[in-house]
Amino acid sequence: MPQTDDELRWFRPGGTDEASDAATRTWAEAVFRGFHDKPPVPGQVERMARFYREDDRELGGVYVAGTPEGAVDPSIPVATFASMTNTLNTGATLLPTHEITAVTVRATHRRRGLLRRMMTEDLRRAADAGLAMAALTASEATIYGRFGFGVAVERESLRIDTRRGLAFGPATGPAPAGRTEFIEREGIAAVSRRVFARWHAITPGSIDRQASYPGNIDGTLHDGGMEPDTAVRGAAHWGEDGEPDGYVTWRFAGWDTEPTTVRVLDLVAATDDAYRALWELLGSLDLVDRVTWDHASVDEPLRWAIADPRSCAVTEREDSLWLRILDPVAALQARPGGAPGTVRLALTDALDIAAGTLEVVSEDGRLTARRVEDAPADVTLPVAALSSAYLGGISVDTLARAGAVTGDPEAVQRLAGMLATGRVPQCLTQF
Ligand SMILES: CC(=O)SCCNC(=O)CCNC(=O)[C@H](O)C(C)(C)COP(=O)(O)OP(=O)(O)OC[C@H]1O[C@@H](n2cnc3c(N)ncnc32)[C@H](O)[C@@H]1OP(=O)(O)O
Repeated sequence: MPQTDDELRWFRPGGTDEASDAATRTWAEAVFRGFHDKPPVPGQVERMARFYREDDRELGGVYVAGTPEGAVDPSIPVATFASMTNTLNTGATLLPTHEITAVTVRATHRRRGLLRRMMTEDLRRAADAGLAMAALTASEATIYGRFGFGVAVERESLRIDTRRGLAFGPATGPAPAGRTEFIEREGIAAVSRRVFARWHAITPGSIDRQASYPGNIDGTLHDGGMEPDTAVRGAAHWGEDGEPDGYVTWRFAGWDTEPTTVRVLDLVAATDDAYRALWELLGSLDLVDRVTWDHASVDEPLRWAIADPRSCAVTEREDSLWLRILDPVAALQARPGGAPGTVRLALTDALDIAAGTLEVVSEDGRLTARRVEDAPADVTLPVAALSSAYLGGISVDTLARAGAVTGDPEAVQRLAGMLATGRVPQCLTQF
């Protein structure tokens, strides 16, 4: 267990664009160590802190006293945590969501409850502030279930054989409207902000992007140093109205890689024409035999568009977005309803933030929920299971077959229908 003189402090990133304050600098130093990065170079912490101020992040650090002389400076925290608020597209609205990131615990202080202490305090504070949902993207899938998080969006890695180009099948109709052009690396950020905003507004499961994001996908923040990766290339698609509606950025893997490979860094298409046009471009890159992409939807339209679906192989399937319901009434009412029906849910929560019995009604495409006291429930599920089912990407029926949801089988089926949605959720944001 933590020593009694371990102190958990919450603060905002301070300083100016030119010079960060000591607390932000030592906190950043700890995060760089936690993720095995090189120490920050001059200017790097200031740039990071500028983005963090734009995100309005709150930082948390655990500080220990009484370290022996010669050990790491005690002003560098042994554990870190950060949070910010961005919107989640629920399929019905853009729901302000508490995002958790930058979780590290120094190896000498692991498994003493520091993560549990930071997480418990942070989730409680977010719930008290009125946020209905928390979210994260995880380094390991075994850490966060115990805190009530469930996988709500998955992603796939694709390996596409483009040796003979990428022929589109007869079912895909006329050539996509609009035009596709290469863009300069320096122009990617502006296009990506505009296109991502359009895509985010129409895509269930999408989380809005933090301020640094364009720099992650245009090579500016490559490897964390101050020098950009100028090998990053990009192209955009403009619709017939002259507005950009899609873009892709990529990096050539080098002539030593066989077969010759292009790795897609980011691909966002707000229209179906942009989507097909960008894949046509990727399939037509000369001297490239393979295209890979790690952030495809588990329901990617590409394999239904191309003449040879076997040329598009899934090489990995992994969790993408984890959700954690904080306020079940507000969260459920912020998402669409599926099939009509009424179910009483007993929601369990080891952290006692969201627990209780709820009556949920689906009617006319909307969900309403209210707390009911001392009423028998039809279905019992932990908050992690309801969080997994929240966006409609994972079915309550599947969770019941896995043993994560229990209750009257007919009510489980009804609830599965009430929470089913039309579109498989996708998240193109890592944070
Ligand atoms: C959202 C993000 O930022 S993702 C990035 C997460 N960070 C990293 O992966 C960096 C490297 N890892 C670390 O810094 C640490 O090992 C952490 C943050 C994962 C865990 O921190 P700790 O302080 O050791 O965790 P803590 O002692 O509070 O453990 C809490 C519980 O989680 C469990 N746990 C912690 N880490 C893991 C793990 N990697 N796998 C499985 N269980 C874990 C503990 O056993 C404990 O379980 P219990 O309460 O049921 O007994």
